[in-house]
Amino acid sequence: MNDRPQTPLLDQVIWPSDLRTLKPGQLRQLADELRQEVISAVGVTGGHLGSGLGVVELTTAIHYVFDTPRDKLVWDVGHQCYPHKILTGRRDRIRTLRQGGGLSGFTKRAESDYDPFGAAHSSTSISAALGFAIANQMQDRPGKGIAVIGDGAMSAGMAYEAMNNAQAAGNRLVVILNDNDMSIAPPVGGLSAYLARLVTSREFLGLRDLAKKLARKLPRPLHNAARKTDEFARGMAMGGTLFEELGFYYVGPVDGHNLDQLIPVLENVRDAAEGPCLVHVVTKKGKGYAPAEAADDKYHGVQKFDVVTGTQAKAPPGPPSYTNVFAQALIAEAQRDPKLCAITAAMPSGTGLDKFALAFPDRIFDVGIAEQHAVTFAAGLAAEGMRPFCAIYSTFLQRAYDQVVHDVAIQNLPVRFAIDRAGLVGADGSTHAGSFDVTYLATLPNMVVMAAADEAELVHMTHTAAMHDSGPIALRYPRGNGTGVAMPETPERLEIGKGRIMREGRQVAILSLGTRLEEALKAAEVLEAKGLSTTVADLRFAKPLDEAMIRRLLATHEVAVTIEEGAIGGLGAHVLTLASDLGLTDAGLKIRTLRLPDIFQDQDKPEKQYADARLDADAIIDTVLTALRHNSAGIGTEARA
Ligand SMILES: Cc1ncc(C[n+]2csc(CCOP(=O)(O)OP(=O)(O)O)c2C)c(N)n1
Ligand SMILES: CC(=O)[C@@H](O)[C@H](O)COP(=O)(O)O
Ligand SMILES: [Mg+2]
Repeated sequence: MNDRPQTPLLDQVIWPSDLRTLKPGQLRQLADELRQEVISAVGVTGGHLGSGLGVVELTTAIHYVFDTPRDKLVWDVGHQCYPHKILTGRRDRIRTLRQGGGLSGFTKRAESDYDPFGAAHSSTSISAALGFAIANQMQDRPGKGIAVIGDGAMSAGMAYEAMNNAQAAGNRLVVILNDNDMSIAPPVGGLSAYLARLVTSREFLGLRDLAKKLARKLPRPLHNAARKTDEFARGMAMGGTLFEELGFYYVGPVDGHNLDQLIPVLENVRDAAEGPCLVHVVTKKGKGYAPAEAADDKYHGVQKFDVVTGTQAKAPPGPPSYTNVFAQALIAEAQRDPKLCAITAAMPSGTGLDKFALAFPDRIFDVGIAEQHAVTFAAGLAAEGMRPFCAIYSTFLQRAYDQVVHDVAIQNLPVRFAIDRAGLVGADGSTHAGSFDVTYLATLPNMVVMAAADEAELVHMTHTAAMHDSGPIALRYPRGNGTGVAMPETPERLEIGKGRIMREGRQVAILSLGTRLEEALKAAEVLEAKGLSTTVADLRFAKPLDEAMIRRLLATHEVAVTIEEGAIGGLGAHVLTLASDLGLTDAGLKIRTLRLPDIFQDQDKPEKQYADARLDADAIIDTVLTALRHNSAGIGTEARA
């Protein structure tokens, strides 16, 4: 059991207004206590730790200097917001982070006025802060927009789209670039190298430099060619050019753990007459907690842990995770096929591609947080005869939808989409739930969409995708561990659009897609015990559907229930459409579709989330019995009684 830290000063700070009554000399102690409180809380809950530890001083300084919540503070991704939550009236609930009914692990508008904008997907903060700034300007109200964005998030195009458009905000927009030289993995690419050069090419901005810099009074008009040339030359030597060329006044680099520097820098930026400003703050991910600082991933995301040793709770032994099964299957495919390559958008460990990278360092591409680019890059590779696997979480692929449609599907290019975290994901909540991929992919011409029911199926589907050269294909699988089925010695190439019958009955047909199959089989046992002869089919493909099998099952069973880990518009909608196209619904066929409810479900344990969503065996049984009770034959009524 972790002891709670002694925090006498932090105990006096419930809101930022309390913080602002402190003397600058007290802020160091406050930050130290805040850091201990974050460590203690995450020790109990698990969650995102390293990023929050790195912004303890920055969080303290921002709330001390700016007039939050009137000034709108937007944290990019929001995974670093635990210190912010503690300082903004939520300390009493901080040990409920990411638990069912507790605080979200990200910023959330419904939770607090101090969270003006919800986040969890990266690189949205500058656009949102700009929106706040301009809205206040247009309504003649006070209030700045402050975006805090990490160096990893800076790799995404959205950040530049926003900066490109930021001039209109004047001094109402402040961008704080929190540069810890880390994404989840070490950052990649030219931009990251550029930031590193900025940091190493000069000393941290001291107070004298700051005074000099601000005395020059903020950005020159971009049309002043002579100044631009001069600025460019200066920028090459001293840094700042890229941001200044985009119209920002670059201030930095600043030591993000030194409150004596942070506070005056932010005060000056706050009071600057012109803008927008970009403050380049250098921090350490995991700062102040030795086990985090020493870890390769800087404790980006952790299980519950022992605060003294930093040792994280281990998952009980069990079947391998779907992610690992996919990674091993892909490595096996790549051994066979030299044209196979893999792409990740800043998630090498989350997608298992870190293992692929060890085996095939020349055939893996980490493109940074850039899902749109990842998809179109894969399309280019495929067009030139390579066999790319684009491994992206379901929720993050949403960002690249037009690339999937326009660059891949319309051109019928054989890009393989390995869609991890499909279905509900637990503690990350609604922002990370993989609810929509079947809906948004199975609607596209040319696209093949598979969902693995267990880890052996995932091996077959990886092989099937690798062999599928005639167009785009997606395979989806959930977060977490497999079911423990026997693993195949050699993968099988599945026939596209063919499902499998798991058990054959006569009255009830359960048509399952994905890992709800286990619940479908449990439900079938119970129904069978109630005298209802039950078929269970694993459809394997949401597109193309196994029309022959579905037609047969619908025509020969009294009630059919579809079940899937996805939102409306997925398997159920496609089966219903098929049934109506075939005229089967005219004859009074009973079809019920079990799918995710039309709400954004908050974080909880995945089993609880699925039970709440009515996607478990009990819900299947209930659905079948209710459908049969309405049957004029009254079979269900008897069965229930
Ligand atoms: C669109 C999108 N892609 C991927 C992710 C997963 N992700 C969350 S945090 C993170 C790293 C962010 O790095 P950085 O912005 O530097 O913040 P740090 O963790 O270093 O504080 C990634 C890749 C995400 N949240 N959103
Ligand atoms: C903040 C973020 O987007 C990631 O850190 C995410 O929380 C990782 O999720 P997994 O734990 O499922 O990899
Ligand atoms: Mg970073």
